[in-house]
Amino acid sequence: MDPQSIQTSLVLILDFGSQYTHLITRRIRSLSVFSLCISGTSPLKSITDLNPRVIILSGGPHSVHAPNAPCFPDGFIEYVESKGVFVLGICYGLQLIVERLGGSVRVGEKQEYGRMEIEVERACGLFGGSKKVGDKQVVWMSHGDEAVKLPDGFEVVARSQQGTVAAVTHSPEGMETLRYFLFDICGVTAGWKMEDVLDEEIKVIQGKVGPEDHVICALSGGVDSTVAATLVHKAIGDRLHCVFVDNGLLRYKERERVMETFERDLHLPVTCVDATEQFLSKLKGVVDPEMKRKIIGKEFICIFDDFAQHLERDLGKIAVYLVQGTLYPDVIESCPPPGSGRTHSHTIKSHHNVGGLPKDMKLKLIEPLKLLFKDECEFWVMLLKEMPWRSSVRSCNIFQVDEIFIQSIKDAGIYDSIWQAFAVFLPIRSVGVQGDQRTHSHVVALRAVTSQDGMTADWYNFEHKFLDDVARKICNSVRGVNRVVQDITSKPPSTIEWE
Ligand SMILES: Nc1ncnc2c1ncn2[C@@H]1O[C@H](COP(=O)(O)OP(=O)(O)OP(=O)(O)O)[C@@H](O)[C@H]1O
Repeated sequence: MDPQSIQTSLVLILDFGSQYTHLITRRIRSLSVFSLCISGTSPLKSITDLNPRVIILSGGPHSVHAPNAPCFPDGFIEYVESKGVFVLGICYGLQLIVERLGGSVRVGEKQEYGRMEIEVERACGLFGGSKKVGDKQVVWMSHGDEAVKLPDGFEVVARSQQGTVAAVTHSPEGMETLRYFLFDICGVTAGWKMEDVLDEEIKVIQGKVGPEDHVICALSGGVDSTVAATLVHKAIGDRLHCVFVDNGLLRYKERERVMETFERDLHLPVTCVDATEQFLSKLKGVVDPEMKRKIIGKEFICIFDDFAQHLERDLGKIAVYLVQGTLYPDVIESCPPPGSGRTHSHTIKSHHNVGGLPKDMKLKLIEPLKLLFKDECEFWVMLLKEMPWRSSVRSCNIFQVDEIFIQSIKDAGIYDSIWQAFAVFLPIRSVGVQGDQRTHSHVVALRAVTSQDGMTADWYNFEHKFLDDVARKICNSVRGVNRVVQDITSKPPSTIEWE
């Protein structure tokens, strides 16, 4: 993937720290247009060397008025003007343009998070002729500042409900907006393919792993680590050793099911390590979710280190690398990893496989999906013919409740319409009445979402009868539960998982 060869259509994203910056990069790639993302404060030369046709200034958690608010480099405006580079500003990016070109931005009276509507004020190319004045468009928002005065020469094309100027503030996750912008306004040409990335990745792995090196794969039974294992196996064959860890936090009968599926369909030897005691004893009494993630990350690595020692001691095989099914959202939401060069984004949660990794890890990481979003990974499932299964509803734990919930989803024939579903144990008790007796039992929450890539998600709107049946089944068959609630928040403002 050589940026120089596709320069004419390169779309460059300047990252100011938004959790969605890489989603935009991803969306553009899915339009068969090559896009790259670099830090918003990169020197001008890094931008001009790439000679982009389009530059998108991302959103970010800062306010343009904050001390040390990140900004594009000096000479940026002159460069884009002189070269005729098309520029789109999103949220912070838009506010930066407004502020730097003589308009004004202030803290909005109300903040806007999640699904909102904007109203078109001027039909323009961004709507591709599909919208007229007064029409509405659903957008995803996550911001607090608003542009109150535009610089000379700028016009408002749409406004959000709170009155925020939404020239291009509305999130361009909407494929249509991006498509119109890139193809109709900027005249970009398509021609880049995901298939090429898969072949390149196999070559990268072959070049990285020495001829005598062995590799351990952390295989969870989920789609991502299975794709990663399959890919690495294609690259290095039987020098790959897969390990599935029972950490005591799995779903009801998950260990048996996962091992059976691996054996039946994956055709790769998988070792199951029972580490229930090790994990549960370390997690006992820990409440803070960040702390839990770090403990889980550390314990996983201890187990893989032990397994590496076993390979060396008992089989004379030296394991140098650890494969994980890390996806880009895990990276984006974790602490910016060392060496990533990302400095502006805030930690949403430290995923155990990224921000939760111990600093003194001996095994080096191979993460073939690290720059991919969920739907890109699923696209690879179709390309990797030996992959046994397509995407499935994934989950957390709390065993029996979770089992009833997921089985009910399957029975209702809606399993494939849901992106992720699980039950959440809430650490509170509430009063109830069961069999004429007062109870003081636990509350469980049901979470089910639809999503394309995990970066934004909407809650799944079950039929009332379904919810009624599931709640009844759970309370009747799971001891200690007397209340069932459903999580009906989108992402943002919440996340998909609870911790
Ligand atoms: N029980 C496990 N045994 C071995 N490795 C695991 C296990 N759970 C997680 N991992 C490793 O950590 C990575 C991230 O874990 P996460 O909890 O996000 O997995 P998941 O979403 O359930 O599964 P996947 O990432 O495989 O789709 C996995 O891709 C895998 O490499």
